[in-house]
Amino acid sequence: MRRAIVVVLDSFGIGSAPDAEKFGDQGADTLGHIAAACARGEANTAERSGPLKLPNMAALGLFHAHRDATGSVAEGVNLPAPLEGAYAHAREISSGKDTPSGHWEIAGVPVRFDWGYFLDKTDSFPADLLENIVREAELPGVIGNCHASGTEIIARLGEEHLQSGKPIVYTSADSVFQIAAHEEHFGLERLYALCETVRELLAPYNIGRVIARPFNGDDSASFARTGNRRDYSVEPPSPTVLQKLADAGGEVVSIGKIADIYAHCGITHKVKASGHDALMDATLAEVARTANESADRPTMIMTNFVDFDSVYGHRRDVPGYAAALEHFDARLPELMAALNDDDLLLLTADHGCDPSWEGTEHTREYVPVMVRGGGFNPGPLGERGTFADIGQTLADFFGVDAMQDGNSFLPQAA
Ligand SMILES: O=P(O)(O)O[C@H]1O[C@H](CO)[C@@H](O)[C@H]1O
Ligand SMILES: [Mn+2]
Ligand SMILES: [Mn+2]
Repeated sequence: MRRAIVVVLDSFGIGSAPDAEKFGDQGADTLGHIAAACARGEANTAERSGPLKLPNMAALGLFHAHRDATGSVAEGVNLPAPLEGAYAHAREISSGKDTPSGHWEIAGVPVRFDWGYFLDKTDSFPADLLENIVREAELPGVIGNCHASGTEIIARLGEEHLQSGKPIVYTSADSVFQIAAHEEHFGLERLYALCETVRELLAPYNIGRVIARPFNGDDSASFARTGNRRDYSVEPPSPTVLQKLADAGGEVVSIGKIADIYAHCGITHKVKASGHDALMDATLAEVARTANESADRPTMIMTNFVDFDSVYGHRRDVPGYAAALEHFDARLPELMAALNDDDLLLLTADHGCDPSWEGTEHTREYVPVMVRGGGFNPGPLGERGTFADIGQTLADFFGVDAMQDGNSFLPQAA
């Protein structure tokens, strides 16, 4: 059985992309700026201190890939030798720097069309759209209607939401319509139903995602988002490598928000988990389960580690991001130990979100590609011109029809 484990470290960029200027992101470097802050003693907390310690990803070529993407070795880092993984830096050709674009391109389907965006910072949504939502969902109204950071807006408007019963609607530089509502007062199922209604009403606007952002707590000091976030994505424009593998009878396992991001297309088994430890535990459990139950089926397990992005990147929390990386890295040996030599382990990211950058948005960056097992020898795989090289490599590995985009970097003899 051929088996690939694809791990997406959400927002783990390794240096600004050649087209970063277009996004106002020239100079952004998620990994480099975290490493620099750590090396300078600016990311010391009760949880962590000193230079950034990622020995396991370093051995897979993380810092080599970062050096190749930026032209210099990250501050406070010694490049390890010998390496245990094959590595590359990959650039994105999709028009946006959002999560679905990044993931779909990883799966071999770049997004060449332009998403719709709500560009106005205030009064962001068209009045007739909001009127239709209020009428269809029988709401007392909506509040927010602006660009916002999701934690800031529940602190600012959460109490008004509780008093009025009006959900909070907001957007960002991404193609999103986000809805925050209190899990108990408004109701979680009611929030999900509202998101489905909005998804339908957004059909003319070409918006990538509606996102349910449930929170709990009693007042603005205690409001906190829960793990019950749900994304309602449109479907990828053509079959991804996940769909090709599922159509060929393979097992495609989604862990975390993967299924939501691919609009549930090409997924044969879904596991929900919230928080990085739970996501790693679920990944280990699926590695064990598929070794037994799916031993005769080609299998792909794909996990998204979202907290890098939503808890640390967007919140511009450098020490928090550093600690989360170190924690992930410390658990990586558990995953590697659970795999056979034939299993292909691939680590990558979907975009950047430099926690030292201005604003709260994603950053247009190269992402790392780190590969171990599956016939790969340690060493460089060179610059990859599109994330779709990953999808093409997976298609090659599984022997399904080639993708339209991307060049496989699977070793010839593998
Ligand atoms: O500020 P929060 O609610 O975390 O929102 C962020 O998460 C969204 C989806 O990734 C992005 O569009 C960004 O705005
Ligand atoms: Mn993302
Ligand atoms: Mn994000």
